[in-house]
Amino acid sequence: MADTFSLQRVLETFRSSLSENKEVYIKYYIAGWQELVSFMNSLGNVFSFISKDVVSKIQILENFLSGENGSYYVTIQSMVKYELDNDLVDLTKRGSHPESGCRTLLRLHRALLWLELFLERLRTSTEDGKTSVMCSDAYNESLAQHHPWLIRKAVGVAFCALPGRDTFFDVMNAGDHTQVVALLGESLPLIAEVYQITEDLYVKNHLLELP
Ligand SMILES: CCCCCCCC/C=C\CCCCCCCC(=O)N[C@@H](COP(=O)(O)O)[C@H](O)/C=C/CCCCCCCCCCCCC
Repeated sequence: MADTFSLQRVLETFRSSLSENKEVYIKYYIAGWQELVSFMNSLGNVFSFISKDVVSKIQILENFLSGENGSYYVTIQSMVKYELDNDLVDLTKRGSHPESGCRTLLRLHRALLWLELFLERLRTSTEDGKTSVMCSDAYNESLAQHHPWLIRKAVGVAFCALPGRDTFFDVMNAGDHTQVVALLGESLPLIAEVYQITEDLYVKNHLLELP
């Protein structure tokens, strides 16, 4: 992972995550998240409790991918099949598989919806748009329903520390604001497609409420 965040690289990793037959490569999916974590880290320590959680989930998936059963973790589709066929998922309450690939990826999948909603707001925002409002509206429509009160409060405090829209656009390293908006327009359908493919797979296998 390079030091400086670039929106272009996020776009490329999510593009690479889609196979020809529309499976999702875990390697690139988590690479996309790594890029996003580097962006969040550049915003300051107030976000470190969030980035630590994402990093630990990335690590769990990386460990599966590089482990002895790594070939089953190449795509989200193969992971779901392998873990379900081998009873490796706690389906109703946490038990002997508290950190399965399926439940770990589900947490990132829910966060991907937040990202999609937030970036769409950012893309269509006007100069006076407030990133804290965009972020928290997107959060309330997605992740918030899966988080307890304490986390929601801590997240609310972190949102207040978000930089303004101009700084956000600059940190994306994608040229002037018109170019950033254009690149967001290119990235969003890809992120939405990865999200929808995963969502359909999880619906089909009744995995959306994994503990
Ligand atoms: C294109 C660039 C512009 C946008 C860049 C955004 C960069 C964002 C990077 C990461 C986003 C956060 C992803 C959060 C994943 C949360 C996963 C989760 O729900 N974890 C909870 C449940 O896990 P388990 O306990 O069941 O294992 C966990 O309890 C949560 C802990 C921390 C709170 C997570 C809050 C997420 C808020 C999302 C907004 C982030 C704002 C970042 C602003 C740039």
